Amino acid sequence: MTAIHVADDERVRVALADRSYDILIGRDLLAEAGAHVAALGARTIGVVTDENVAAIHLPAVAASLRRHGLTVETVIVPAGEKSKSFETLGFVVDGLIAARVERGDVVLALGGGVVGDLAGFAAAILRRGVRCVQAPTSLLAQVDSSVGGKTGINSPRGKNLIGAFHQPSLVLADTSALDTLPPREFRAGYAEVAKYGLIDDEAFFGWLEANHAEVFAGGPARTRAIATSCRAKAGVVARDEHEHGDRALLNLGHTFGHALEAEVAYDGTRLIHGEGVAIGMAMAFRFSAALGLAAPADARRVEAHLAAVGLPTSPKAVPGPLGGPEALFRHMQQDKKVERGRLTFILAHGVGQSFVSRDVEAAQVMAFLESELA
Ligand SMILES: NC(=O)c1ccc[n+]([C@@H]2O[C@H](COP(=O)([O-])OP(=O)(O)OC[C@H]3O[C@@H](n4cnc5c(N)ncnc54)[C@H](O)[C@@H]3O)[C@@H](O)[C@H]2O)c1
Ligand SMILES: O=C(O)C(=O)C[C@@H](O)[C@H](O)[C@H](O)COP(=O)(O)O
Ligand SMILES: [Zn+2]
Repeated sequence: MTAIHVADDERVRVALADRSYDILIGRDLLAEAGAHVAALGARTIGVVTDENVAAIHLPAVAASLRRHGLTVETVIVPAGEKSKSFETLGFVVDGLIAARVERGDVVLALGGGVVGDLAGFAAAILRRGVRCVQAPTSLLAQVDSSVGGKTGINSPRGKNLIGAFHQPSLVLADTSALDTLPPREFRAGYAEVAKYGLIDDEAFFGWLEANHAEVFAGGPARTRAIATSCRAKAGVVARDEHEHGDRALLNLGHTFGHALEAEVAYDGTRLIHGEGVAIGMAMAFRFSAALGLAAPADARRVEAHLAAVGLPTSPKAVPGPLGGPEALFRHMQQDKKVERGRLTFILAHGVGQSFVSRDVEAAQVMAFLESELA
Protein backbone atom coordinates (compact mmCIF):
# COMPACT_ATOMS: atom_id res chain seq x y z
CA MET A 1 0.00 0.00 0.00
CA THR A 2 1.24 3.50 -0.91
CA ALA A 3 1.92 5.82 2.01
CA ILE A 4 -0.03 9.05 1.68
CA HIS A 5 2.30 11.96 2.17
CA VAL A 6 0.98 15.44 2.95
CA ALA A 7 3.74 17.89 2.00
CA ASP A 8 4.46 20.64 4.62
CA ASP A 9 1.35 21.10 5.77
CA GLU A 10 -2.17 21.50 6.87
CA ARG A 11 -5.26 19.35 7.25
CA VAL A 12 -8.60 20.98 8.03
CA ARG A 13 -11.61 18.84 8.89
CA VAL A 14 -15.12 19.83 7.82
CA ALA A 15 -17.27 18.20 10.48
CA LEU A 16 -20.61 17.19 8.98
CA ALA A 17 -21.45 13.85 10.61
CA ASP A 18 -21.40 11.10 7.95
CA ARG A 19 -20.50 13.66 5.27
CA SER A 20 -17.38 14.94 7.04
CA TYR A 21 -14.25 15.37 4.95
CA ASP A 22 -10.70 16.67 4.99
CA ILE A 23 -9.18 19.64 3.22
CA LEU A 24 -5.51 18.86 2.56
CA ILE A 25 -3.38 21.95 1.95
CA GLY A 26 0.22 21.70 0.74
CA ARG A 27 2.64 21.64 -2.15
CA ASP A 28 2.59 18.92 -4.84
CA LEU A 29 -0.74 17.40 -3.83
CA LEU A 30 -1.83 17.19 -7.48
CA ALA A 31 1.16 15.00 -8.32
CA GLU A 32 0.08 12.57 -5.61
CA ALA A 33 -3.68 12.88 -6.24
CA GLY A 34 -3.85 9.20 -7.20
CA ALA A 35 -2.96 8.01 -3.71
CA HIS A 36 -5.62 10.19 -2.08
CA VAL A 37 -8.35 9.42 -4.60
CA ALA A 38 -7.61 5.67 -4.74
CA ALA A 39 -8.25 5.58 -0.99
CA LEU A 40 -11.91 6.42 -1.74
CA GLY A 41 -12.35 3.06 -3.48
CA ALA A 42 -13.59 4.23 -6.91
CA ARG A 43 -12.61 2.59 -10.21
CA THR A 44 -13.16 5.34 -12.78
CA ILE A 45 -12.40 9.01 -12.16
CA GLY A 46 -14.27 11.54 -14.30
CA VAL A 47 -11.91 14.51 -14.33
CA VAL A 48 -13.67 17.78 -15.20
CA THR A 49 -11.37 20.70 -15.93
CA ASP A 50 -11.08 23.78 -18.12
CA GLU A 51 -8.86 24.43 -21.13
CA ASN A 52 -6.29 26.52 -19.24
CA VAL A 53 -5.88 24.13 -16.33
CA ALA A 54 -5.92 21.07 -18.59
CA ALA A 55 -2.94 22.43 -20.53
CA ILE A 56 -0.86 22.94 -17.37
CA HIS A 57 -1.96 20.51 -14.65
CA LEU A 58 -4.01 17.67 -16.18
CA PRO A 59 -1.07 15.50 -17.33
CA ALA A 60 0.40 15.19 -13.81
CA VAL A 61 -2.99 14.48 -12.24
CA ALA A 62 -3.97 11.89 -14.86
CA ALA A 63 -0.58 10.17 -14.57
CA SER A 64 -0.87 9.99 -10.80
CA LEU A 65 -4.41 8.56 -10.98
CA ARG A 66 -3.31 5.94 -13.54
CA ARG A 67 -0.29 4.98 -11.44
CA HIS A 68 -2.75 4.02 -8.74
CA GLY A 69 -4.74 1.77 -11.07
CA LEU A 70 -7.58 4.18 -11.73
CA THR A 71 -9.27 4.63 -15.11
CA VAL A 72 -9.21 8.30 -16.12
CA GLU A 73 -11.89 9.95 -18.26
CA THR A 74 -11.71 13.68 -18.93
CA VAL A 75 -14.22 16.38 -19.81
CA ILE A 76 -12.68 19.74 -20.73
CA VAL A 77 -14.78 22.92 -20.79
CA PRO A 78 -13.95 26.47 -21.92
CA ALA A 79 -12.40 28.59 -19.15
CA GLY A 80 -14.42 31.35 -17.54
CA GLU A 81 -17.70 32.21 -15.85
CA LYS A 82 -19.78 31.66 -19.00
CA SER A 83 -19.21 27.92 -18.55
CA LYS A 84 -21.52 27.98 -15.52
CA SER A 85 -24.45 27.50 -17.94
CA PHE A 86 -27.06 24.85 -18.75
CA GLU A 87 -25.31 24.26 -22.07
CA THR A 88 -21.94 23.43 -20.50
CA LEU A 89 -23.58 21.49 -17.67
CA GLY A 90 -25.28 19.31 -20.33
CA PHE A 91 -21.95 18.79 -22.06
CA VAL A 92 -20.27 17.74 -18.79
CA VAL A 93 -23.03 15.39 -17.66
CA ASP A 94 -23.26 13.81 -21.10
CA GLY A 95 -19.48 13.36 -21.19
CA LEU A 96 -19.52 11.61 -17.80
CA ILE A 97 -22.42 9.36 -18.83
CA ALA A 98 -20.71 8.50 -22.13
CA ALA A 99 -17.58 7.60 -20.16
CA ARG A 100 -19.72 5.28 -17.97
CA VAL A 101 -18.81 6.99 -14.74
CA GLU A 102 -20.79 4.88 -12.30
CA ARG A 103 -22.55 5.76 -9.07
CA GLY A 104 -19.66 4.37 -7.02
CA ASP A 105 -17.09 6.36 -9.02
CA VAL A 106 -15.75 9.86 -8.42
CA VAL A 107 -15.92 13.16 -10.28
CA LEU A 108 -12.71 15.12 -9.80
CA ALA A 109 -13.11 18.89 -10.22
CA LEU A 110 -9.70 20.16 -11.31
CA GLY A 111 -9.67 23.93 -11.62
CA GLY A 112 -10.94 27.18 -10.22
CA GLY A 113 -14.33 27.95 -8.75
CA VAL A 114 -16.08 27.77 -12.12
CA VAL A 115 -15.00 24.14 -12.64
CA GLY A 116 -15.65 23.37 -8.95
CA ASP A 117 -19.22 24.71 -9.04
CA LEU A 118 -19.99 23.15 -12.42
CA ALA A 119 -18.43 19.73 -11.83
CA GLY A 120 -19.79 19.63 -8.27
CA PHE A 121 -23.31 20.22 -9.62
CA ALA A 122 -22.81 17.63 -12.36
CA ALA A 123 -21.75 15.15 -9.66
CA ALA A 124 -24.82 16.03 -7.58
CA ILE A 125 -27.22 15.16 -10.40
CA LEU A 126 -25.33 12.41 -12.27
CA ARG A 127 -27.13 9.10 -11.59
CA ARG A 128 -28.80 11.03 -8.69
CA GLY A 129 -25.47 11.71 -7.07
CA VAL A 130 -21.89 10.50 -7.27
CA ARG A 131 -19.00 11.51 -5.07
CA CYS A 132 -16.92 14.55 -5.91
CA VAL A 133 -13.31 15.37 -5.06
CA GLN A 134 -12.44 19.04 -5.34
CA ALA A 135 -8.90 19.79 -6.55
CA PRO A 136 -8.93 23.61 -6.50
CA THR A 137 -6.22 25.33 -8.54
CA SER A 138 -7.07 29.01 -8.02
CA LEU A 139 -6.61 30.90 -4.76
CA LEU A 140 -10.32 31.63 -4.68
CA ALA A 141 -11.18 27.96 -5.06
CA GLN A 142 -8.64 26.90 -2.39
CA VAL A 143 -9.97 29.32 0.23
CA ASP A 144 -13.65 29.24 -0.58
CA SER A 145 -15.45 27.53 -3.43
CA SER A 146 -14.04 24.00 -2.98
CA VAL A 147 -15.28 23.92 0.62
CA GLY A 148 -18.86 23.80 1.85
CA GLY A 149 -20.79 22.05 -0.88
CA LYS A 150 -22.45 24.94 -2.71
CA THR A 151 -22.51 23.86 -6.37
CA GLY A 152 -24.34 25.27 -9.35
CA ILE A 153 -24.61 27.37 -12.47
CA ASN A 154 -25.81 30.87 -13.32
CA SER A 155 -29.05 32.04 -14.85
CA PRO A 156 -29.04 35.14 -17.11
CA ARG A 157 -31.25 36.53 -14.32
CA GLY A 158 -28.72 35.97 -11.55
CA LYS A 159 -25.67 34.20 -10.12
CA ASN A 160 -25.81 30.61 -8.93
CA LEU A 161 -29.62 30.50 -9.17
CA ILE A 162 -29.60 26.82 -10.24
CA GLY A 163 -27.74 24.35 -8.07
CA ALA A 164 -27.57 21.96 -5.16
CA PHE A 165 -25.72 21.42 -1.92
CA HIS A 166 -23.33 18.54 -2.57
CA GLN A 167 -20.40 18.22 -0.18
CA PRO A 168 -17.13 16.92 -1.61
CA SER A 169 -15.59 13.73 -0.24
CA LEU A 170 -12.13 15.33 -0.14
CA VAL A 171 -10.46 18.63 -1.02
CA LEU A 172 -6.89 18.63 -2.35
CA ALA A 173 -5.57 22.21 -2.27
CA ASP A 174 -2.15 22.06 -3.93
CA THR A 175 -0.50 25.38 -3.14
CA SER A 176 2.17 24.85 -5.83
CA ALA A 177 -0.61 25.02 -8.47
CA LEU A 178 -0.95 28.71 -7.59
CA ASP A 179 2.49 29.35 -9.09
CA THR A 180 0.88 29.28 -12.56
CA LEU A 181 -2.19 31.37 -11.68
CA PRO A 182 -2.39 34.75 -13.50
CA PRO A 183 -1.85 37.73 -11.13
CA ARG A 184 -5.33 39.16 -11.74
CA GLU A 185 -6.86 35.84 -10.64
CA PHE A 186 -4.68 35.62 -7.53
CA ARG A 187 -5.71 39.16 -6.54
CA ALA A 188 -9.38 38.37 -7.08
CA GLY A 189 -9.10 35.28 -4.86
CA TYR A 190 -7.48 37.42 -2.18
CA ALA A 191 -10.77 39.31 -1.82
CA GLU A 192 -12.37 36.15 -0.37
CA VAL A 193 -9.37 35.74 1.98
CA ALA A 194 -9.84 39.28 3.31
CA LYS A 195 -13.55 38.49 3.65
CA TYR A 196 -12.89 36.07 6.54
CA GLY A 197 -11.13 38.85 8.47
CA LEU A 198 -13.92 41.29 7.79
CA ILE A 199 -16.63 38.84 8.86
CA ASP A 200 -15.48 38.04 12.39
CA ASP A 201 -11.69 38.00 12.74
CA GLU A 202 -10.18 41.46 13.06
CA ALA A 203 -6.84 39.95 14.13
CA PHE A 204 -6.63 38.05 10.82
CA PHE A 205 -7.51 41.22 8.89
CA GLY A 206 -4.75 43.08 10.76
CA TRP A 207 -2.33 40.23 9.96
CA LEU A 208 -3.25 40.53 6.27
CA GLU A 209 -2.71 44.30 6.37
CA ALA A 210 0.79 43.64 7.71
CA ASN A 211 1.65 40.54 5.65
CA HIS A 212 -0.19 40.77 2.32
CA ALA A 213 3.05 41.13 0.37
CA GLU A 214 4.27 37.77 1.77
CA VAL A 215 0.91 36.16 0.98
CA PHE A 216 1.24 37.34 -2.63
CA ALA A 217 4.88 36.24 -2.76
CA GLY A 218 4.11 32.64 -1.69
CA GLY A 219 5.69 30.53 1.02
CA PRO A 220 4.49 29.97 4.58
CA ALA A 221 2.43 33.19 4.80
CA ARG A 222 0.37 32.08 1.79
CA THR A 223 -0.22 28.63 3.26
CA ARG A 224 -1.18 30.22 6.57
CA ALA A 225 -3.70 32.53 4.84
CA ILE A 226 -5.23 29.58 2.97
CA ALA A 227 -5.45 27.38 6.07
CA THR A 228 -6.91 30.19 8.20
CA SER A 229 -9.54 30.82 5.51
CA CYS A 230 -10.42 27.12 5.21
CA ARG A 231 -10.70 26.80 9.00
CA ALA A 232 -13.02 29.78 9.13
CA LYS A 233 -15.23 28.45 6.35
CA ALA A 234 -15.23 24.89 7.75
CA GLY A 235 -16.45 26.24 11.09
CA VAL A 236 -19.34 28.17 9.57
CA VAL A 237 -20.36 25.30 7.28
CA ALA A 238 -20.31 22.80 10.16
CA ARG A 239 -22.66 25.10 12.15
CA ASP A 240 -25.05 25.95 9.32
CA GLU A 241 -24.58 23.78 6.24
CA HIS A 242 -27.70 24.92 4.39
CA GLU A 243 -27.54 28.65 5.19
CA HIS A 244 -30.47 29.01 7.52
CA GLY A 245 -28.48 31.43 9.69
CA ASP A 246 -24.79 32.19 10.17
CA ARG A 247 -23.64 30.87 6.79
CA ALA A 248 -25.14 33.97 5.16
CA LEU A 249 -22.17 35.86 6.64
CA LEU A 250 -20.00 34.20 3.96
CA ASN A 251 -22.04 36.27 1.52
CA LEU A 252 -20.46 39.53 2.75
CA GLY A 253 -20.06 41.70 -0.37
CA HIS A 254 -21.96 39.28 -2.58
CA THR A 255 -25.37 40.99 -2.75
CA PHE A 256 -23.74 43.94 -4.50
CA GLY A 257 -21.01 41.85 -6.20
CA HIS A 258 -23.37 39.30 -7.75
CA ALA A 259 -25.58 42.14 -9.06
CA LEU A 260 -22.53 43.64 -10.79
CA GLU A 261 -21.54 40.26 -12.27
CA ALA A 262 -25.06 39.75 -13.66
CA GLU A 263 -25.09 43.35 -14.95
CA VAL A 264 -21.96 42.68 -17.06
CA ALA A 265 -23.50 39.36 -18.20
CA TYR A 266 -20.64 37.37 -16.57
CA ASP A 267 -18.14 38.99 -18.91
CA GLY A 268 -14.87 37.93 -17.31
CA THR A 269 -12.86 40.60 -19.08
CA ARG A 270 -14.83 43.39 -17.39
CA LEU A 271 -15.27 41.83 -13.95
CA ILE A 272 -14.44 38.53 -12.28
CA HIS A 273 -16.09 37.17 -9.16
CA GLY A 274 -13.44 38.16 -6.62
CA GLU A 275 -13.33 41.69 -8.01
CA GLY A 276 -17.10 41.90 -7.65
CA VAL A 277 -16.73 40.70 -4.06
CA ALA A 278 -14.05 43.34 -3.35
CA ILE A 279 -16.30 46.10 -4.69
CA GLY A 280 -19.26 44.57 -2.83
CA MET A 281 -17.42 44.40 0.51
CA ALA A 282 -16.29 48.03 0.20
CA MET A 283 -19.91 48.93 -0.63
CA ALA A 284 -21.23 46.93 2.34
CA PHE A 285 -18.93 48.87 4.69
CA ARG A 286 -19.82 52.23 3.08
CA PHE A 287 -23.51 51.29 3.31
CA SER A 288 -23.05 50.34 6.98
CA ALA A 289 -21.40 53.72 7.60
CA ALA A 290 -24.14 55.57 5.70
CA LEU A 291 -26.75 53.83 7.89
CA GLY A 292 -24.86 54.91 11.02
CA LEU A 293 -23.96 51.32 11.93
CA ALA A 294 -20.18 51.52 11.42
CA ALA A 295 -17.63 54.28 11.71
CA PRO A 296 -16.67 55.86 8.37
CA ALA A 297 -13.04 55.17 9.36
CA ASP A 298 -13.76 51.42 9.22
CA ALA A 299 -15.09 51.76 5.67
CA ARG A 300 -11.95 53.70 4.75
CA ARG A 301 -9.76 51.00 6.35
CA VAL A 302 -11.42 48.29 4.25
CA GLU A 303 -11.10 50.33 1.04
CA ALA A 304 -7.46 51.13 1.82
CA HIS A 305 -6.46 47.48 2.25
CA LEU A 306 -8.30 46.24 -0.85
CA ALA A 307 -6.79 49.08 -2.89
CA ALA A 308 -3.33 48.34 -1.48
CA VAL A 309 -3.40 44.91 -3.14
CA GLY A 310 -4.79 46.35 -6.37
CA LEU A 311 -8.45 45.38 -5.99
CA PRO A 312 -11.29 47.66 -7.13
CA THR A 313 -13.51 49.18 -4.44
CA SER A 314 -16.18 51.08 -6.39
CA PRO A 315 -18.74 50.04 -9.00
CA LYS A 316 -17.39 52.94 -11.05
CA ALA A 317 -14.17 50.92 -11.46
CA VAL A 318 -16.00 48.38 -13.68
CA PRO A 319 -14.97 49.23 -17.26
CA GLY A 320 -17.69 50.00 -19.81
CA PRO A 321 -21.26 51.10 -19.32
CA LEU A 322 -23.23 49.86 -16.29
CA GLY A 323 -26.98 50.09 -15.79
CA GLY A 324 -28.24 52.52 -13.17
CA PRO A 325 -29.44 51.92 -9.60
CA GLU A 326 -32.72 50.38 -10.80
CA ALA A 327 -30.86 47.78 -12.88
CA LEU A 328 -28.63 46.78 -9.94
CA PHE A 329 -31.62 46.71 -7.60
CA ARG A 330 -33.48 44.40 -10.00
CA HIS A 331 -30.56 41.94 -9.92
CA MET A 332 -30.40 42.14 -6.13
CA GLN A 333 -34.06 41.16 -5.90
CA GLN A 334 -33.06 37.74 -7.34
CA ASP A 335 -30.55 37.17 -4.51
CA LYS A 336 -31.08 33.84 -2.75
CA LYS A 337 -31.17 35.58 0.63
CA VAL A 338 -34.38 37.46 -0.28
CA GLU A 339 -37.17 36.54 2.14
CA ARG A 340 -40.81 37.43 1.45
CA GLY A 341 -39.56 39.93 -1.10
CA ARG A 342 -37.24 41.70 1.38
CA LEU A 343 -33.51 41.97 0.72
CA THR A 344 -31.07 40.57 3.26
CA PHE A 345 -27.75 42.36 3.68
CA ILE A 346 -24.52 41.45 5.40
CA LEU A 347 -23.60 44.69 7.17
CA ALA A 348 -20.97 45.48 9.78
CA HIS A 349 -20.51 47.39 13.02
CA GLY A 350 -16.77 47.42 12.24
CA VAL A 351 -13.94 45.26 10.92
CA GLY A 352 -14.56 41.71 12.15
CA GLN A 353 -18.08 42.60 13.31
CA SER A 354 -20.36 41.62 10.44
CA PHE A 355 -23.98 40.66 10.92
CA VAL A 356 -27.04 39.64 8.93
CA SER A 357 -29.62 42.40 8.54
CA ARG A 358 -33.18 42.18 7.27
CA ASP A 359 -34.00 45.70 8.44
CA VAL A 360 -32.96 47.73 5.44
CA GLU A 361 -35.68 49.56 3.50
CA ALA A 362 -35.71 49.50 -0.31
CA ALA A 363 -35.60 53.31 -0.34
CA GLN A 364 -32.35 53.27 1.68
CA VAL A 365 -30.82 50.80 -0.78
CA MET A 366 -31.85 52.90 -3.78
CA ALA A 367 -30.49 56.11 -2.23
CA PHE A 368 -27.19 54.34 -1.51
CA LEU A 369 -26.94 52.91 -5.05
CA GLU A 370 -27.61 56.37 -6.50
CA SER A 371 -24.75 57.81 -4.42
CA GLU A 372 -22.42 54.97 -5.47
CA LEU A 373 -23.10 55.39 -9.19
CA ALA A 374 -23.28 59.21 -9.27
N1 LIG B 1 -19.29 27.31 -4.27
C1 LIG B 1 -18.84 28.29 -3.52
O1 LIG B 1 -18.93 28.27 -2.29
C2 LIG B 1 -18.15 29.45 -4.18
C3 LIG B 1 -17.39 30.33 -3.40
C4 LIG B 1 -16.75 31.38 -4.04
C5 LIG B 1 -16.83 31.52 -5.42
N2 LIG B 1 -17.56 30.63 -6.14
C6 LIG B 1 -17.60 30.72 -7.60
O2 LIG B 1 -16.28 30.52 -8.08
C7 LIG B 1 -16.15 31.13 -9.36
C8 LIG B 1 -14.86 31.90 -9.42
O3 LIG B 1 -13.79 31.02 -9.25
P1 LIG B 1 -12.32 31.43 -9.72
O4 LIG B 1 -12.03 32.79 -9.28
O5 LIG B 1 -11.45 30.32 -9.34
O6 LIG B 1 -12.50 31.53 -11.30
P2 LIG B 1 -12.19 30.47 -12.49
O7 LIG B 1 -12.60 29.13 -12.15
O8 LIG B 1 -12.76 31.11 -13.71
O9 LIG B 1 -10.61 30.47 -12.58
C9 LIG B 1 -9.97 31.68 -12.88
C10 LIG B 1 -9.10 31.58 -14.13
O10 LIG B 1 -7.85 31.03 -13.76
C11 LIG B 1 -7.55 29.87 -14.54
N3 LIG B 1 -6.83 28.99 -13.64
C12 LIG B 1 -7.31 28.34 -12.55
N4 LIG B 1 -6.31 27.73 -11.91
C13 LIG B 1 -5.18 27.98 -12.60
C14 LIG B 1 -3.82 27.65 -12.41
N5 LIG B 1 -3.41 26.97 -11.35
N6 LIG B 1 -2.93 28.07 -13.34
C15 LIG B 1 -3.32 28.82 -14.41
N7 LIG B 1 -4.59 29.18 -14.61
C16 LIG B 1 -5.51 28.77 -13.72
C17 LIG B 1 -8.87 29.37 -15.04
O11 LIG B 1 -8.71 28.64 -16.22
C18 LIG B 1 -9.62 30.69 -15.25
O12 LIG B 1 -9.26 31.24 -16.49
C19 LIG B 1 -17.38 32.00 -9.54
O13 LIG B 1 -18.26 31.36 -10.43
C20 LIG B 1 -17.98 32.06 -8.16
O14 LIG B 1 -19.36 32.25 -8.19
C21 LIG B 1 -18.21 29.60 -5.54
O1 LIG C 1 -20.15 29.28 0.80
C1 LIG C 1 -20.92 30.22 0.95
O2 LIG C 1 -21.94 30.11 1.64
C2 LIG C 1 -20.67 31.52 0.29
O3 LIG C 1 -21.51 32.39 0.30
C3 LIG C 1 -19.33 31.71 -0.36
C4 LIG C 1 -19.32 32.74 -1.47
O4 LIG C 1 -18.00 33.27 -1.54
C5 LIG C 1 -19.63 32.16 -2.84
O5 LIG C 1 -19.41 33.12 -3.83
C6 LIG C 1 -20.99 31.50 -2.99
O6 LIG C 1 -21.06 30.81 -4.21
C7 LIG C 1 -22.11 32.50 -2.99
O7 LIG C 1 -23.25 31.81 -2.69
P1 LIG C 1 -24.69 32.24 -3.17
O8 LIG C 1 -25.58 31.35 -2.36
O9 LIG C 1 -24.87 33.69 -2.87
O10 LIG C 1 -24.76 31.97 -4.62
ZN1 LIG D 1 -17.70 34.41 -3.39
